[in-house]
Amino acid sequence: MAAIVFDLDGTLIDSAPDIHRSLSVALEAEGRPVLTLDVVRSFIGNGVAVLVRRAMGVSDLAGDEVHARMLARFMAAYDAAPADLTRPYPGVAEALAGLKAAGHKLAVCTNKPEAISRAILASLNLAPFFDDIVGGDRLPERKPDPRPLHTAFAALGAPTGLYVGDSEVDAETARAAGAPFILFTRGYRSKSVAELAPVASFDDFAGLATIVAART
Ligand SMILES: O=C(O)COP(=O)(O)O
Ligand SMILES: [Mg+2]
Repeated sequence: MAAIVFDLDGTLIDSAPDIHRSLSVALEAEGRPVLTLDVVRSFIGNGVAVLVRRAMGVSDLAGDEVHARMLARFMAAYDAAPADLTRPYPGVAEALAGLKAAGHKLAVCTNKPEAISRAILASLNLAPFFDDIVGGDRLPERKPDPRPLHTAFAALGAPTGLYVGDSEVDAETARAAGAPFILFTRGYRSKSVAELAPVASFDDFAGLATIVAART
C-alpha cells in the first residue's frame, strides 16, 4: 500500500476552459480584452490570487483594489459553473479505481481553493476516490511550500508517499517535501520534462499503475 497524492489542475482535470471563462468575466468588467486560452493556461499553478495578478500584469491593470474586485468577480463566475467546461483527462477515473483496488490511499493537494475543488471533483464523480482534498486555502502556505503536501500525506496516515503533478510548482513541492515526483506531461507545465527531473513521467493515465507498482 502506498499513499499517492495528486495535483488537480492540469493533472486530474483540464480546468483551463472554465478558468478562462471566469477570468474573461473579470477582465471584461474592467473594460479589458479577454486573454487567449493558451495565455490563461500558462498562468495556472500558483493559486487564484496569483492567476488574477498575472492577468492584470498583461492587461495594463494594477492595484490591490482592482485585484480584490477582479478576484471576487472571477470566483463568483467560477463558483456559478465550476465544471461546465472542465473534464478529467482520459483514463483518470479508471486509473484511480485501479489504484484504489490495488489498496493504495489517494488524496489531492491543489493550490485551487478547497470548496470549489471539492465541488468540481464531486460533479465529475471523482471525489469518492479521495480520503482528503487539501485546497490552497487550507493552510497559510501554498505549494511549492511542502506543508500542504505533508498535510495530504498525513491525512492518508502516511509520513510520505508519491506525488503526481503537472508543473514546476509540483516538482518543487515534491523536492521540498522529499517525496518522489511523478510527472503527467500533458498538463500546464512551462518547463521541459528534463528540467522538472521527475522520477517517472507519463502522458496517458493507462500507464500510471505500472509506474506506481515499480515504486511501491
Ligand atoms: O489554482 C491553481 O493555480 C492551480 O491549481 P493546481 O495546484 O491544482 O495545479
Ligand atoms: Mg497543476
